[in-house]
Amino acid sequence: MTARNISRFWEWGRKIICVGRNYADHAKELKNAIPTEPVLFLKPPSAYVREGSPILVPLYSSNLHHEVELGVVIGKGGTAIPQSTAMEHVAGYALCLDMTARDIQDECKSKGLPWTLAKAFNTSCPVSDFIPKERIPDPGNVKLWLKVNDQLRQSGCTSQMIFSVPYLISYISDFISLEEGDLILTGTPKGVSAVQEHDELQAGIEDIVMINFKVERPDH
Ligand SMILES: O=C([O-])CC(=O)C(=O)O
Ligand SMILES: [Mg+2]
Repeated sequence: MTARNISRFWEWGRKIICVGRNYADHAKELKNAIPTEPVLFLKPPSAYVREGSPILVPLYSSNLHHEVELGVVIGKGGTAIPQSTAMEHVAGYALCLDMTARDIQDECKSKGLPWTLAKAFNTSCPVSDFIPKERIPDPGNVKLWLKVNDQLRQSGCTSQMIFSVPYLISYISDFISLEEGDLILTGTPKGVSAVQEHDELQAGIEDIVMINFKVERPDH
């Protein structure tokens, strides 16, 4: 068997596990309670989109939001991973957007229904190139930013996370075994807002990585 190249993790078809409400300022802006345990949801691998392809607004949504997030790429799988060894399971990072059909999510929330159509549609997970672990020595202290048409909308630091990267790896792996190539989206800081067709999104982790995506309407 040939060795797989972790730098193309998005091609492996592994799961994407997302953490919600992990920044108090974002939980507050959407009038949600500060969680006492991580809030988890999933995106399928078909949510991935890479630079060069557009983010597609779902036809059923009129309020598509951006959420810039630090992604953690798993290098070594495991179940019930202790917090003390959690970082040994990390291969690296990626800058990710958790694209969210906010109007659909609001409807799901009010009806007590799952967020699948709000969060897991095609192109709902734009990702950057893989960032090797060594380039981010402390994932609990890096700055994330996002601009729409050159205007700064989100600017936050992972030091504001309620639950740290090692805590999340340990917590998630108690319920869902982690596999090599899985991606964890660690939540978004405040500043989420709507994007429209033809908007240009630019986001980065300090000067470590930058991504550019265009928003389009699908023609079907
Ligand atoms: O939709 C939400 O507000 C939850 C979420 O994904 C986040 O906080 O990153
Ligand atoms: Mg999110």
